[in-house]
Amino acid sequence: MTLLPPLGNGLDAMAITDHILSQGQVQKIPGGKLTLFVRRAFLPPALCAELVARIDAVRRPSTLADGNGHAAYRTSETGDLAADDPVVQETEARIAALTGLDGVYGEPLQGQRYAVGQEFKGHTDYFEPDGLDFDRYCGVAGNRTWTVMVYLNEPEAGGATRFKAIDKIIQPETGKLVCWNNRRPDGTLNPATLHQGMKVRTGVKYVITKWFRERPWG
Ligand SMILES: O=C(O)CCC(=O)C(=O)O
Ligand SMILES: [Fe+2]
Repeated sequence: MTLLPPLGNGLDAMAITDHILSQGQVQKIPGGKLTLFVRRAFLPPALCAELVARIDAVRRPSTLADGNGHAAYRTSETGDLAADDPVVQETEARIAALTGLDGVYGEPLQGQRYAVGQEFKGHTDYFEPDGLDFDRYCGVAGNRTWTVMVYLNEPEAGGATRFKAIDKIIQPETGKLVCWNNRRPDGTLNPATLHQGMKVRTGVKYVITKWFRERPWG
């Protein structure tokens, strides 16, 4: 892994795309509608297990609306991971090194746990600019730019992530990273990033998610 300085907030999409592709072992998902990458075995299994334990320690039902009216859409449990935890810092450093996205623009690393029957219905990760509460969620740091997600385990059945617009289904695998630009190359919000976390059928599913913003988070 090459350690290069962070490149920014992701609005310069080509800089981030070039950086990710320069890291090797990354697959760019074909199709012009959105910029989506997969990197298998990104996190080692031991680090994934440490993160699972952290998620279990902080998780709570994610029943609150998140600004896009997602209340009933997300039935998993969720929780922010502690930024001063060395395991979290190691994970953040690896994400920065792979993507070139600067942690200054990142929301706190978040964990999700899905039990059998739980899901995250179709949604985009960016906030609708004309939506209720847009200012509350985006007033300080701006809207989301890139999403980085890592599966921490493999449920026995179900739990894939589906991108409907490009007819792509990504199966959970321990340590597999998925990341995408929530915008088109010109910076406008991209509805083709619509995706869902499909229902877990057997077992349990753990993921971490890191969202980046236009302006510094904290
Ligand atoms: O769990 C998944 O597969 C998708 C999660 C997701 O879309 C999100 O947390 O925004
Ligand atoms: Fe999402």
